[in-house]
Amino acid sequence: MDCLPSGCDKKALKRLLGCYILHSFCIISCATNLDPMDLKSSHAAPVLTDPAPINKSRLGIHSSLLPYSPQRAAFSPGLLLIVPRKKTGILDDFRTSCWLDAMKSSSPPPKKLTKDEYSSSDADVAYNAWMAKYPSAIASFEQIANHAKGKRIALFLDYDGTLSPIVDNPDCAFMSEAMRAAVKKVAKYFPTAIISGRSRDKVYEFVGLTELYYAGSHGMDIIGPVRETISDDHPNCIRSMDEQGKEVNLFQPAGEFLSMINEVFRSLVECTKDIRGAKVENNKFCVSVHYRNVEEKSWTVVAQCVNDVLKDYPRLRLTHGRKVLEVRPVINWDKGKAVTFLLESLGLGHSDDVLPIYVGDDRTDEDAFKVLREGNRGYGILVSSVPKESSAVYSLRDPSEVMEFLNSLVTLKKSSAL
Ligand SMILES: O=P(O)(O)OC[C@H]1O[C@H](O[C@H]2O[C@H](CO)[C@@H](O)[C@H](O)[C@H]2O)[C@H](O)[C@@H](O)[C@@H]1O
Repeated sequence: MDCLPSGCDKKALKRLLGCYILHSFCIISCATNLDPMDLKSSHAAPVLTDPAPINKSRLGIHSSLLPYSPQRAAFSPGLLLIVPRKKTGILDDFRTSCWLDAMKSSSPPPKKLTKDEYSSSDADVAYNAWMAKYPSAIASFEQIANHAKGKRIALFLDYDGTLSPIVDNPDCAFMSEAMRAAVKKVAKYFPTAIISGRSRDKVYEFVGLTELYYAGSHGMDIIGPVRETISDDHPNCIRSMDEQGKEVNLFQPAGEFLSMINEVFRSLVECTKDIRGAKVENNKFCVSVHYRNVEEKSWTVVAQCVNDVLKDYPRLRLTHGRKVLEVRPVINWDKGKAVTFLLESLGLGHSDDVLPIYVGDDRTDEDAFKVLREGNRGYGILVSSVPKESSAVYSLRDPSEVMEFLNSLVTLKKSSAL
């Protein structure tokens, strides 16, 4: 900096350099199909998503180029994510515009095309091309059934957008009776768990089936069957009782964040109270800030509010869902880890004769798809009516196809072909 020509504004230059680095990150992120927010967030507090070191090595950026300040573990050390962060405040404009891009692309447009419109539209051509990469789990059912022969299927289902259609009011995301019946039937034959971003209580309220296992708060609040060995690996897994008085294992890896999350929830409610349409939802170990009903011109205000609140909480990070900003603890735990935990709890963790199937529609479900794909263990099925890059193997268009798929599994089991 000292060799700058006289008269050159050092602060402005520094700001420009910061923006340049972030801009490069965004460009690379588009090329690698990662969320620009995830990348930018790996060095600008307080927005964080995936573990930063993975992103950095993927981008080929030497760690010494990025501000880095490991936090001290105040809880299960194995679950701590390292948080690279820097509180400069000089990147806010750029950050907000990056947030906006992610916010805009976070959910497919609400317009529903009729079947006729679809078949003649470009969207249909694009969707069909995409289906070559992610074939329909219904059209490929025979293949799935063949692969499942002699294996025990374990089923993992996301809630919003998978079992219930996406609606404007998150409190009204009810599943249909037909879907409830399908889930109930499938759970009779295969161990079945719901893994949701909602609080566990809320998702249980929506689903209302006692025969399932439930993981709320993106897997940070799990009730699973009692199993002695699981608590050896997971010290904060405790024996508890469920609503029916049945003994269960309760696992809450983010337990100590409870009061922090409540505090942040209150601050977010306060700071968004004048933004028409904004809604803040307390999901126990995470908070959702919904902007689906906010006029697009005010999305920056929502982003700014969340950004302002999170500045004081370096141990919280932000991820993007469908028209929702999700605030959650910086711990190394996600829906993928929850699937592994549940499989172990069910005694299905290390067997070759188990076929886990995970059905989900959101970015947070990708962690589970990855776990299944990388371990070559089972199938991720992405629910989407628009083409999306994914680690899933198969696809389904919408919740009604999810229901058809579940019913097919039941028919298959009843025919004793498994
Ligand atoms: O993991 P999930 O079960 O898919 O939960 C993810 C979020 O789902 C909910 O929000 C989404 O669905 C709402 C109702 O259809 C919709 O209004 C919203 O725009 C979507 O983002 C839920 O409200 C969030 O708390 C969950 O984190």
